[in-house]
Amino acid sequence: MNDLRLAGLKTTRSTIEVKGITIGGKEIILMGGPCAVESSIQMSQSAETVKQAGGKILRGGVFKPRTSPYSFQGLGLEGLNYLVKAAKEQELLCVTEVIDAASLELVVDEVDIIQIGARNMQNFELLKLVGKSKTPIILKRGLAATIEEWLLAAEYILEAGNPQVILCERGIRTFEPSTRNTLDLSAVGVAKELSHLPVIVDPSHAAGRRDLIASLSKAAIAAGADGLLIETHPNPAEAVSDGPQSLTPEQFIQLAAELGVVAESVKRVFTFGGIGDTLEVLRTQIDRVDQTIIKLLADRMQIVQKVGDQKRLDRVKDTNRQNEIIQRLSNLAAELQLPPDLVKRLYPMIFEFGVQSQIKSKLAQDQVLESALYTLGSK
Ligand SMILES: O=C(O)C(=O)C[C@]1(C(=O)O)C=C[C@@H](O)C=C1
Repeated sequence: MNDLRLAGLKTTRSTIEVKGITIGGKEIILMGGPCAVESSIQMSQSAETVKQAGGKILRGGVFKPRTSPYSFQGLGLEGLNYLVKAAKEQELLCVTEVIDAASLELVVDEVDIIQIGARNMQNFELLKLVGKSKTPIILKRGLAATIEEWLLAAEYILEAGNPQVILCERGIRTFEPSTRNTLDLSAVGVAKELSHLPVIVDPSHAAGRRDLIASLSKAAIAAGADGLLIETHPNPAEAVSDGPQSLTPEQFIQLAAELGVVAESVKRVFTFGGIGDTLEVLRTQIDRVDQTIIKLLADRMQIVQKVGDQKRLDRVKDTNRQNEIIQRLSNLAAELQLPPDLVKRLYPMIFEFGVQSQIKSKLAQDQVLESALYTLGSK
């Protein structure tokens, strides 16, 4: 792909910095909100949900390119005001889609990120126009666009002078009718192999049904996505568009509560819970940390068992090694503002269980050996 002069892979990956938020860094950025802005109260409630979940960016369409001319076309400027106001109330950033020069002019100074929708991915004049703005652009992959076409569309924006492009995989049209589109998760990896631009995933438009959103979101993070764009509505049953694929506020918050562990598993970070450090939110965070502690202790114990296999039964306990570990970890604890005494009291217990399990396993091995010898002797 010789023509990816600006979008092609560079030695370093690009990050997009918007008002203190980094897209494409270690942190997974959650964006959420309704498909279409419908009212002030709907947007305030959506913003509250996004914030409670730990989301950073509020979405909401005010100019809607709809498949049917008879479908709701968006509230325009009135909707834009609701979106901007709701985002401000919760200290979120906001993103909306533009469809032409007129809508771009209306939103460009109001929102933090501009979206180019799937249907406009190859609207080259529009790409050149947003390329002249200084606002970051989310560029959705076209319904039937190859990854190369998608990256070349990004190239148009970059070439016009705007370096801040975020690619968004949102499902492509296949022969499969069970979902609205087919989420192409391999596109995340391929796009990242070919380009330095951040890649986010919109599972809502891909699936078209809310029951798949949680698993697809987690899979997207595992596949390397830098962020998620997920639809949520205060009352999906009454949404004017995309109700079936919108999560309820509770589902959105629940999903966000589960994203941290997935992010951690691929060496990324997602922090659940923005405001309202309620007892419930804080306890969910503690539960997650505790789960990690126990899993790590189980990993440690397995290694200790292997070490035990290499030692003689009378050499299992190694006080020098224990003291060395305690000293090193006490220093680390002090650096991390944890009382070193915690290490000094906790670790002897951890060692004790390790030593016991090593002894147990050695005795069990001896017994197996003894009975094998006995059987041999009795033959
Ligand atoms: O390093 C070893 O020799 C181990 O068996 C591991 C370990 C530990 O838990 O870290 C366990 C028992 C020893 O007393 C010292 C350390």
